[in-house]
Amino acid sequence: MSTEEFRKEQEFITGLYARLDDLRDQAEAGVAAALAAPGAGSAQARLERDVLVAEQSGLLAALDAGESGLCFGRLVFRDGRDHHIGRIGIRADDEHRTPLVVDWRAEVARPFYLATGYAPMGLSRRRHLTTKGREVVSLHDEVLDLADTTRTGHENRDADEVLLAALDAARTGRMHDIVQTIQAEQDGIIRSPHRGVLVVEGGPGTGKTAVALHRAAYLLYAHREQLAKRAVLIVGPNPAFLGYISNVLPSLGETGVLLATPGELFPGVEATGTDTPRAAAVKGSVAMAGALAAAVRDQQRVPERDAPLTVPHDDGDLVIDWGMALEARHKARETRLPHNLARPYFVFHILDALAEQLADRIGADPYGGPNFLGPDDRAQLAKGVAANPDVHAALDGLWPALTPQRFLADYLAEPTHLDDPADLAAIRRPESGPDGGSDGGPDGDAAWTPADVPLLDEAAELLGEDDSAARAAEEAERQKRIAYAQGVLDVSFASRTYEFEDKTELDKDASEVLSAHDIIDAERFADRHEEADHRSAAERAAADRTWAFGHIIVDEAQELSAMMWRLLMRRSPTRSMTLVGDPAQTGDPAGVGSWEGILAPYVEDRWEHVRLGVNYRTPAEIMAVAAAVRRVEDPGFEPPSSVRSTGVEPWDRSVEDPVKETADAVAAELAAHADGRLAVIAPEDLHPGLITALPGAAYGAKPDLTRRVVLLDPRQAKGLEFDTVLVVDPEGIRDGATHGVNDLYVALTRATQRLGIVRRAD
Ligand SMILES: Nc1ncnc2c1ncn2[C@@H]1O[C@H](COP(=O)(O)OP(=O)(O)OP(=O)(O)O)[C@@H](O)[C@H]1O
Repeated sequence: MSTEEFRKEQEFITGLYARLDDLRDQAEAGVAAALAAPGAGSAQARLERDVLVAEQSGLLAALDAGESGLCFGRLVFRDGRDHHIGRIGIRADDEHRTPLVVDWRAEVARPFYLATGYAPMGLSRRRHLTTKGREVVSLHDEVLDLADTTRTGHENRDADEVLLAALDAARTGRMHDIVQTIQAEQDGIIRSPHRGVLVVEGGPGTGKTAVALHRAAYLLYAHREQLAKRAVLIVGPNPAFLGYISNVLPSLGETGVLLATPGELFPGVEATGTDTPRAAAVKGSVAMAGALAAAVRDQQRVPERDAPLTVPHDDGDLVIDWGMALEARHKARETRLPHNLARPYFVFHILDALAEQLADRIGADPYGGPNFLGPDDRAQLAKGVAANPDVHAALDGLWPALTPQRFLADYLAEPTHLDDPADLAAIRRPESGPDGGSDGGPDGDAAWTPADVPLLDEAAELLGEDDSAARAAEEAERQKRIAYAQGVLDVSFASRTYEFEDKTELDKDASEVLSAHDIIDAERFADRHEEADHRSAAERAAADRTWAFGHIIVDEAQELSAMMWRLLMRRSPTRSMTLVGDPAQTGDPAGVGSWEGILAPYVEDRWEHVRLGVNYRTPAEIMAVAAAVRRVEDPGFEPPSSVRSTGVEPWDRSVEDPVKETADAVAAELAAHADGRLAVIAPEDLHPGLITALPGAAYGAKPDLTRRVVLLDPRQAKGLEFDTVLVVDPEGIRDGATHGVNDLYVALTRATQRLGIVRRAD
């Protein structure tokens, strides 16, 4: 081993970190200076300050990301070019701003992932450089140019050594990035230029999640400007999973991403309830779109033919009859606007007709001559009608203004418009409180569920937001700001006059200089003030139901229902999406079976499909057990091939007391292995016993995955991985749900090292 080579590399890395420290100091000083700047008086100064702070903070986040594993590779080209490759790009502080380390996403870094002995892509040598903190701990060189006879002493005998070391490492409960070891098939997907829908399919452990996250990082790099404005949304199956992946993008220096579960995609609603599998399936089916549309139309009523509505009025009773209401409804529907936005048309038509009715009655000439009332009288009558609260109460009854929450709570209390009465019964729930709950979600058992979220979104589309009240409030706010801005300008004008009074001859020209007052009126000044919303795009997107994302990544995409796809497609008008999943792992009863089924309604056949075929997580010994479970139903089933085998066979015991056996096995594992994480995956009915038997284990809706032992139900285990997994009562998992075999397959494929199975003996 050449220590000289090591020394040189260490020298380079030390210099690189020194540069990183400089840049970080500069960025921190930039933020501090910007925050301390006396910007409070002027809107423009404040704006500039906020932009600067945001920029420098983003830079700081990227620089912080560089702290660990800043540089991990080096490419030596035959033509003499020599580049270090890193997590972020860093330039020297010289005249040419020479790149010290090249961002892994840059085109020039690509041979690091793709070059082979057959296709060296101009490389003479590729080096993997492993660091711990700021110290170089190992070098692995691959010679790609057979004519190159120089040897460094670090030539790698096993080209996969770095990859295997990463795969063998003890898990921490948080997913790590894979920039150092991205494989060629993965690189192609990460950098795919496809602009529309890209479907990435692959069995367990093939790196789908890793690839999706690195693709997000790549897209943010390649299309920074556009995506910084529109943000990237990553949808993952549950909060534990989002926690598990949450460090990956920040470790790559990217923070402009919104992570959300499907249940979090309707701002203002927290979906904490659960549905029965049948209810989730019905709520997720596309038939719900038609049912809700029909239910909204049901809210546009007319009186019975023989039972007109009579509304008391000072100038005599008013009558809303079938014909009048029918015509008004026709006119309103003709606008093709959503319910709440069409409502004013209905209201105006009825008010008009009622005023007419009154005028005909009051002004009628008993001798058959023309009506006595002139235009002013009629206007007066119309005003009276419009001001009558009883008229408005009647209109509310016929065409109520509705919030999505109110509408859906009412609909689910008495569901309609589905063909199968059993479906209607499955989704019916106890009636909500009078206001549909404070966040719209009724309390207790009837809280909103994740399956309700796309229904709320559908309802919001059908109803449209009648934001006239909000707009009026906003306008009043704006007027206040204008008044305030006028005050500010007046003060500045007054002080200008005062200053200019003392000007010397030399300064006389200064009075010609434009002041703020000359170029900006109070209104514009106030508006500019208002624009100062410097939340990141991701933050704004999280609060805005109608946000159109620049790119959407959906993990475990096979789980989403048809209704959820409708919601997501509304958030992605450009259809720029990456969908990753594995139909063989579908657990949700509402999950859509095939990619064609999901996508045809939105993009027909204009989508690309790629596969990943190598399992990086699960050793061959464990995969054989998992595959056997699937082969019972599907004898031809072929799992992805495991990249490694460990020689450790899974164990399998049938016992009288599975809880005790599990507790003993957990204790034995912890005693045998000082590092890593262990998961017990068991059906929910065993959880109370296991919680007592496993003190210290994390459990619940958002278990802390960084704890040594975690207790999960099979659905929660989706997407996660652990060094050791104990699957308890596999038959209970298999028989306990609609897609129980898939759930069991998921559970059995979570281990990176060891698997134990505890069965009930009976
Ligand atoms: N190129 C790679 N280098 C190092 N580790 C990798 C690589 N590709 C995948 N892995 C690791 O393999 C494991 C499985 O990856 P990931 O979770 O992305 O797979 P998946 O296809 O999403 O799995 P599942 O569908 O079972 O949830 C992770 O620990 C990931 O870091």
